[in-house]
Amino acid sequence: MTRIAVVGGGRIGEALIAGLRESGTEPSDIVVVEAVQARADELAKKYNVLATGLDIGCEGADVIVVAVKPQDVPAVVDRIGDAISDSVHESIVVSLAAGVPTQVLENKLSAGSPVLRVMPNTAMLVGHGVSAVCKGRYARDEHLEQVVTIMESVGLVVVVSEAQMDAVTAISGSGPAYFFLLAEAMIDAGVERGLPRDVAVKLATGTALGAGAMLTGGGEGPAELRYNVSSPGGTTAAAIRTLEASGLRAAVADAVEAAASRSRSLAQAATSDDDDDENG
Ligand SMILES: NC(=O)C1=CN([C@@H]2O[C@H](COP(=O)(O)OP(=O)(O)OC[C@H]3O[C@@H](n4cnc5c(N)ncnc54)[C@H](OP(=O)(O)O)[C@@H]3O)[C@@H](O)[C@H]2O)C=CC1
Ligand SMILES: O=C(O)[C@@H]1CCC=N1
Repeated sequence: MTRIAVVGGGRIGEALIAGLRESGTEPSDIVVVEAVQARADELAKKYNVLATGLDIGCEGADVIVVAVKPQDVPAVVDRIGDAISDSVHESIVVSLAAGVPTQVLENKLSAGSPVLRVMPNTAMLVGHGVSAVCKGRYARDEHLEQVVTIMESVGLVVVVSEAQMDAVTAISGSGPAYFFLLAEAMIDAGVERGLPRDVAVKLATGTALGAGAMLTGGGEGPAELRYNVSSPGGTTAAAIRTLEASGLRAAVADAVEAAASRSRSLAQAATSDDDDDENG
């Protein structure tokens, strides 16, 4: 039994709680700490978990998950540090925040505190999350294993180095939104061609589900799967040629670079907040 405190009950905090509950984690093993009282009450009711203040929430927690906006991380971890500094119980602090280096958290906690970063995605909500995990300076293998086990209960997990986290964020952290945008565009295009919207929604989303299952089925890779859809001289080849001519690949590469670059700048913002705190 691992007691988990989720600090920040926003979109990703909720996705984690939902995924954990769905995978069988007992409600008594989850505590949510959320600044907005109405939201805290909503999560407590929806997932049958306890919503508390930060001090009580962190007390005795095995894993404290920081799920607040990157710019809020230094201040929140400062408070977590105060809350757990006198405890004999070791808590692992896990940050889900984009960009923020583990060192920013380590600097706010007692010397040698185990810190890890996880970059999850919202598909945890349906048990199909993808999470990348990396260790901070003081986290040991047993801490990594504990966090990997938690995240595996809500989806797929890869272990990466911290230097790879910006790229990970740009691919799988933000990635669901890219597929959602494509689905939206397909639905609108279907409606433009005269399909009723509900029919276009079923066609596009069902196709996404099938394509996802084929991609993750362990058989052929994406290019091979695409060749199999493309009959000689047929409709798919005509569509793919248009997508390529419109610069789809370059647009995806640029989008991923933009996301990774934003992640790097969030790191700078959090690090300068950290410096300000230390100097001020
Ligand atoms: N959304 C996503 O798909 C993903 C998000 N992340 C990361 O997760 C983090 C949260 O993102 P997201 O869920 O989208 O953001 P949200 O703004 O939806 O959630 C953050 C929540 O934390 C609350 N909060 C702020 N300060 C405190 C505090 N001191 N104590 C308790 N709660 C607090 C916020 O309240 P208020 O609004 O009043 O500030 C808000 O409800 C970010 O760092 C992001 O980079 C990582 C992977 C994917
Ligand atoms: O958009 C964001 O900044 C967060 C991080 C990855 C997904 N959502």
